[in-house]
Amino acid sequence: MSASTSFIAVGVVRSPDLSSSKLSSLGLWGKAQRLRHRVRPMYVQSIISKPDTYFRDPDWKKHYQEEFEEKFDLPHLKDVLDVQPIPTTFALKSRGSQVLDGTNLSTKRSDYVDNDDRALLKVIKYSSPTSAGAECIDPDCSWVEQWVHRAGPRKQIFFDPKDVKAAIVTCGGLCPGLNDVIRQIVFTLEIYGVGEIVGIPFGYRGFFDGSLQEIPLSRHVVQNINLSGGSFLGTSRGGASVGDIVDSIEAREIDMLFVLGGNGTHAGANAIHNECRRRKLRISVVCVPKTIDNDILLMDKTFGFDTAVEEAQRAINSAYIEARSAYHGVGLVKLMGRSSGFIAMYASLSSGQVDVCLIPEVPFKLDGPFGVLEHLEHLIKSKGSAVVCVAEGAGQELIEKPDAKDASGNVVLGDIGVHIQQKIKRHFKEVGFFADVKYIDPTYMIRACRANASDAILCTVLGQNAVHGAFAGFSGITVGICNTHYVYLPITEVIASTRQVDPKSRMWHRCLTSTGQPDFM
Ligand SMILES: Nc1ncnc2c1ncn2[C@@H]1O[C@H](COP(=O)(O)OP(=O)(O)O)[C@@H](O)[C@H]1O
Ligand SMILES: O=P(O)(O)OC[C@H]1O[C@](O)(COP(=O)(O)O)[C@@H](O)[C@@H]1O
Ligand SMILES: [Mg+2]
Repeated sequence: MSASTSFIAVGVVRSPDLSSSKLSSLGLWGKAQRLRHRVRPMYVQSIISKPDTYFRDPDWKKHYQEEFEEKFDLPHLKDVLDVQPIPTTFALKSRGSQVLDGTNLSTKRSDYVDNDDRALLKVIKYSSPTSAGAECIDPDCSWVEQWVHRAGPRKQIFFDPKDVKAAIVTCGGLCPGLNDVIRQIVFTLEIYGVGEIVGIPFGYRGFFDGSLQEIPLSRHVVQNINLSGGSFLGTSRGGASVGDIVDSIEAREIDMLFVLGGNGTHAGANAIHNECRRRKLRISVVCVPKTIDNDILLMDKTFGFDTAVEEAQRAINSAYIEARSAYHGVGLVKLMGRSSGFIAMYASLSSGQVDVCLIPEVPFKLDGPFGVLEHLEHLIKSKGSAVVCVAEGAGQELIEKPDAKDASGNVVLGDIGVHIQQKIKRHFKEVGFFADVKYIDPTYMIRACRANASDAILCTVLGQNAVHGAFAGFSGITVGICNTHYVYLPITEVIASTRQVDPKSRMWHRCLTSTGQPDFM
């Protein structure tokens, strides 16, 4: 990689002497607003084509910041519609002392989130580009502040709750916590005063399959759905054209659409949001990221991931017990992770029993010197048994893939777990050394379960914030947790690419330290 490309990282750049209030007074937030509909500024082109010239400009940080502000600015109904806010109906005070017009405030703090509140996206100041895990924008790895919008209830709202029909839809694969999020969205909508809440059954399919009926939702209906896993509304992959979905949304007179799903679902939700804008519809589309693969950009983690890791390490523990108790035992566990190895890496770390962790982001070879099989031979000879954890997307170049896609267009992967199992058996037979291979594939067991305590809390906050975001008039946004703070992000930014394990990251190095595995190349 050339020096010119290695410093082009994502992020806002803000001069260290500019606090957010100063920025506000300098009108930079406003400038970002004005930039929203303009073409990409020239300096964005020049940072890629002429980085030396770009960074010599004493104002480069200011320019860069303007670009970041523009990118992370939240799309709002008022961008395209003439909508006026009203005082919120969401009461933070105890019943009977609601403050709706701001005149009865007993303290200066309003307990509502201000639209200019921000949270920092990155919190480490790297002293040089060679620091572990450094993400630098310029060759000096300057400290730059990257601010994103804080989530939460606003004092003013853009929908009258008594006129609102809200809908919830869950798409893609299952994930622990879906029901917790649905439940909190319903609770929060009711607290605002929304009377008409429906669930769209079986993902985007529910918008166009005439045989599927809307599911009326209320606190009473969803009260206990968090006690079981899966989705109370059902889910699916694949679907109709965006135009057909928006036709259906219009026909149903939906004002707020809450979409729970992963990368594909977010792409769909963003397309729905754009089509609503094009048609000048007063509809808010707000997502809650759902993926146990944890492959959504910019967030600390997505809900359900913790639970999946907890379940996955149970499978690893079983593989370890089997391997340890067998003569020359090899325990092999295949975990989910289409293109990101987060579950395999975290489950390996949490179990502490894995000798070899294989993920899609890190190439490896099975055969020959320095291959996985040779290492397994060494492990059995030296300690009597071994445990391997492989992510389903790992080593796809080593096997034949079915030339197929699922209903959503995701590539159907070859089965790396079965392949490694067969390779281990064949290898040990060939070298005339006994090995007893126990293969565990807990794929669906790690996601078809209810959320654990920490995921349940995350789901609660994300679900509530999704509703606050819709009432605040945002559309085309998603909710997330960044550095332990809850934020709103434009959908476009979180689906710019798939989040993957960085093989140069501290976390992957910690995993290698824990397993003791060498490079298999
Ligand atoms: N690029 C896209 N544009 C519009 N809709 C999409 C896109 N990718 C996927 N979808 C739709 O989103 C839904 C879920 O997608 P999928 O990839 O299966 O799961 P996930 O959202 O978990 O990634 C499906 O109904 C699919 O048709
Ligand atoms: O068999 P299904 O339902 O298609 O799900 C399998 C897939 O679900 C995943 O866990 C994640 O899928 P999502 O993006 O839908 O959350 C992948 O790792 C896995 O390939
Ligand atoms: Mg996906």
